[in-house]
Amino acid sequence: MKILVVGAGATGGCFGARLAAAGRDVTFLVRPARATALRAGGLVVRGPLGDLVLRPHLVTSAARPYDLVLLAVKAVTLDRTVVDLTPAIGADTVILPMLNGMRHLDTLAERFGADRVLGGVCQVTTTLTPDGEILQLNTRQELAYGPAFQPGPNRLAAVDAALRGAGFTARTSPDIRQEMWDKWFHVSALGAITCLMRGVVGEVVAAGGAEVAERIVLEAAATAAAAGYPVSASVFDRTLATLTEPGSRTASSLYRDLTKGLPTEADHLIGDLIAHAARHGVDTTLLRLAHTHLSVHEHRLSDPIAAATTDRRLPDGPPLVR
Ligand SMILES: NC(=O)C1=CN([C@@H]2O[C@H](COP(=O)(O)OP(=O)(O)OC[C@H]3O[C@@H](n4cnc5c(N)ncnc54)[C@H](OP(=O)(O)O)[C@@H]3O)[C@@H](O)[C@H]2O)C=CC1
Ligand SMILES: CC(C)(CO)C(=O)C(=O)O
Repeated sequence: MKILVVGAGATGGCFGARLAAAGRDVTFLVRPARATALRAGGLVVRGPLGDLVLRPHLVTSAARPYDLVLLAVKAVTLDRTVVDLTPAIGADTVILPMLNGMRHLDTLAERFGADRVLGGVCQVTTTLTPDGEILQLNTRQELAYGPAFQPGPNRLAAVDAALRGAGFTARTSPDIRQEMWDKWFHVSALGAITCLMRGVVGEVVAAGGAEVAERIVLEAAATAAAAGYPVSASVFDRTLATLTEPGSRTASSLYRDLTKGLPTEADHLIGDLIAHAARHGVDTTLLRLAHTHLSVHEHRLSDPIAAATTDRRLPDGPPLVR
C-alpha cells in the first residue's frame, strides 16, 4: 500500500517515521523549507521509546495518487493543504486525518467525497524542537480510525493491515466520531485552561485554578452532550483528573503553539466547540474567554500594527477619572 504522509511535523513525522522504519512504502509531502531541512539532517524522532533517524522519501508536490493519505497538518493550513494534496487523491484513495477537532471531516468530505474519508484519533504527545526534530514527550502512541461517514471507504481492512504492527498501537474504532468528540472535549478543555492561564497544569493548580479548570471541563462536557456525543464517566473523570493534578507538567499542543508565538488551532478547537454550544444554548463563558484570549494572540500575529504598539504608553493627558 502506497502511503502519503502529508506534513512531517510533530505527529506526521512521528507516525510516518515509525511506518517507514517498519518497512511500509511511505512518502512525505512537505513544503520546500521542511524538505531542505529533512534532506540535510534526516527525519529525527527522539524520546523515551528510543531515537530514530531516517532518510525519508520526500516530495514537495503530489504528482500521482496514493492508496492512503495520512493527513497531519494543523487546521490553520488545512484549506491550502487540501488544494496541494488533490493530485494525490485517486479513485480508491483513503484519507485518514490525524487532526484534533471535527470540522476538518466536512472540509475533506466536501472536497474529496465522504466515501473516502476516515475519522481518526491520534494519541501521542510530540512537539517540534527549534532544530526541527520531533520530540516525543511520553510513551503513548496510538492511532484509531473508522468510517466518518456512511458508507465508509471499502478499503478499511487494507488500511488497517498497513498500519498495524509498525511500532505503535493501530486499531479500528467501532464509533470513531464519539472517540473524536472525546478527544476534542479533552484537548479543548486542556487547551483552554493552560492557554488562558499561560501555564502547565501544575502551575495552574498551584495558583488556585483547579476550580476554574473544573468549570471549563463542565462546559466542554455539556457541549458534547448537547451535540449528541456525551462523554462517558471515565473520559470525564480522566480529563478532570488530568486538568487538576498538582505538580503536573501537562499542557496541550494549543498551549505549546501559543507559547512558541505560532498560529494556533483556537478556532478549529475552541471556536468550533463554542459554535456547537451556541446552537444548543449551552453556556460556555470560560471557553469563550479562552477563545478571546487566543484570538488576541492570532490577531497580533496577523496585524503588525497591533504587534508594534505593544509597548506604547497611554498618551499624557488629563486623568481619566477623579
Ligand atoms: N503534537 C501533538 O502532540 C498532537 C497533535 N495533534 C493534532 O495533530 C494535528 C497536527 O499537529 P502537529 O503535527 O502537532 O503539527 P505540526 O505543526 O508539528 O506539524 C504540521 C506540519 O504540517 C506541515 N504542513 C503544513 N501545511 C502543509 C502543506 N500544505 N503541505 C505539506 N506540509 C504541510 C508543516 O510544515 P512546514 O514546516 O512547512 O510549516 C508542519 O511540519 C493538529 O490538528 C494537532 O491538534 C493530535 C494529537 C497530538
Ligand atoms: C492529547 C494531547 C493533549 C497530547 O499532547 C493532544 O492531542 C494535543 O496536545 O494536541
